[in-house]
Amino acid sequence: MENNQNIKWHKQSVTKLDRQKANNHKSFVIWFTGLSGSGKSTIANVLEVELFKQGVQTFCLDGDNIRHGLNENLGFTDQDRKENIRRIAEVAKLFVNAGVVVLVSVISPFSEDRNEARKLLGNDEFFEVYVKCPLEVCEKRDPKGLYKKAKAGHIKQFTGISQRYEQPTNPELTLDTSKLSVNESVTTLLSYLKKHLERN
Ligand SMILES: Nc1ncnc2c1ncn2[C@@H]1O[C@H](COP(=O)(O)OS(=O)(=O)O)[C@@H](OP(=O)(O)O)[C@H]1O
Ligand SMILES: Nc1ncnc2c1ncn2[C@@H]1O[C@H](COP(=O)(O)OP(=O)(O)O)[C@@H](O)[C@H]1O
Repeated sequence: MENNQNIKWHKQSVTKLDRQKANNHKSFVIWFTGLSGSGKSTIANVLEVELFKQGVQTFCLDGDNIRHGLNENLGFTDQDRKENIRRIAEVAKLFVNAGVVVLVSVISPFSEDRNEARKLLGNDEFFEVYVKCPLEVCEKRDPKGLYKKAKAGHIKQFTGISQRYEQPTNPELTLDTSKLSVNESVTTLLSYLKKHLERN
């Protein structure tokens, strides 16, 4: 793009490593993907409380919340979901550069978009967590009444009902929330993250 030719990257004196050193832990993204109602936000929220208690600098980027502001102009077509994920990945990267552990909870139904996010962050700073839950269980939970509306035809392109969800093939972690309690999922995550938080 013509504009990009006139834009120069400014190197900043305080680096990501400086910030990680000050925080005494590494920074990275934990990317929760799964169907609506699978438990992404619930688990991310409890995990954040536990990390916060340990003195870890954290921030949650939740799809629903970000669609109230930064992404309020996006809907649920394939193209809009792609742009939603692209922006969230870019924001997550800024937080990682700021030394923060970022908990992203977004359906992110398409493998290609999740892989783009992974590429942007790099394998050392992107941990994909598949919050697995059978559609029937999500429908039964239906915490926001959205499945009921979608099945009645009132919401178009609803993930799992009228739009596809592509399961992750190689996630760092899979949490089956039809089998694990919220606390069990959080304990699994905390033990996985322990070594990743440590600075060399
Ligand atoms: N058509 C359709 N499909 C799926 N979800 C829908 C839809 N319309 C609204 N909602 C609500 O929006 C939340 C999903 O937003 P995301 O940003 O996570 O979606 S995506 O990653 O771009 O696919 C999702 O939040 P969660 O239930 O927390 O997953 C829903 O509350
Ligand atoms: N084992 C479990 N793990 C996570 N959530 C559970 C579990 N059992 C029941 N739930 C409930 O399922 C719902 C999941 O909703 P939410 O966290 O908003 O999902 P998502 O963010 O994936 O849409 C919540 O009401 C939560 O209390």
